[in-house]
Amino acid sequence: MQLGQVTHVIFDMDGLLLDTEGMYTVVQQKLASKFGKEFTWALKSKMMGLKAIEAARVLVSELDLEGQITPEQFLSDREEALDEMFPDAQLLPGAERLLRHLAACEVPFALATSSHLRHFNLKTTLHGDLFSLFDHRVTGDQISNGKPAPDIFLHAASLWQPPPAPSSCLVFEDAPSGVAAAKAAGMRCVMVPDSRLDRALCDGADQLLTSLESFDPEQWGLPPFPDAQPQQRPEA
Ligand SMILES: O=P(O)(O)OC[C@@H](O)CO
Ligand SMILES: [Mg+2]
Repeated sequence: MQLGQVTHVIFDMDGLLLDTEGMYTVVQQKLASKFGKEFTWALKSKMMGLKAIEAARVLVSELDLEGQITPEQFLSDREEALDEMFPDAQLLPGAERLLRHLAACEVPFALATSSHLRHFNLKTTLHGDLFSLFDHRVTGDQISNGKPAPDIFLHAASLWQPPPAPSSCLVFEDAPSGVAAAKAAGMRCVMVPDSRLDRALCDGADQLLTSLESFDPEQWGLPPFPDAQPQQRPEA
């Protein structure tokens, strides 16, 4: 089934290409429990994809921690543990195959992550070669309004010459805030959420996949994987 015709692709990073969301969860669970609070998936869903300070504000407010810790202190308290974990970040299934395929077919693709540059560098420690394939990499510190604002995706698209129309861009995202940002930018969006994310938060995207491994580029007018079976014609 044809879903669209795109020419440019923009990837989110955390939870989409790299298995780093679990690292945030472990560290935040620990910090929340110090205050006798529980770090739930409902709270995580509201924080995922946001710039660090925005996510910290959500946590402090949702856990009623005002007066006990500031968002800035929360970020500083979690930093050492994250810095230790990020350099071990692994790729999620299907990420490398898709990125290398797009590169081989000369499909333009860029990165748009809410992570700031220092975290981006730590998280990609083991994957420098793969992440050098992107035409450009936009990190959260380069834009003022984070997801769910459309700015990061619009900025990523504006760096191509000539810039593609938003409707020709396909965004891959794992977070509800990221899907909202892509749609606000007027782009098409494939969501690949964690299986624990509430399905009610997954209905904004144009396509919902359980893994990048099940992405079929042909459905979006992109070159097929070399080992793809020819698309079946509907029976007459
Ligand atoms: O935009 P991404 O790459 O998901 O980064 C968000 C992450 O820093 C926290 O969820
Ligand atoms: Mg993400």
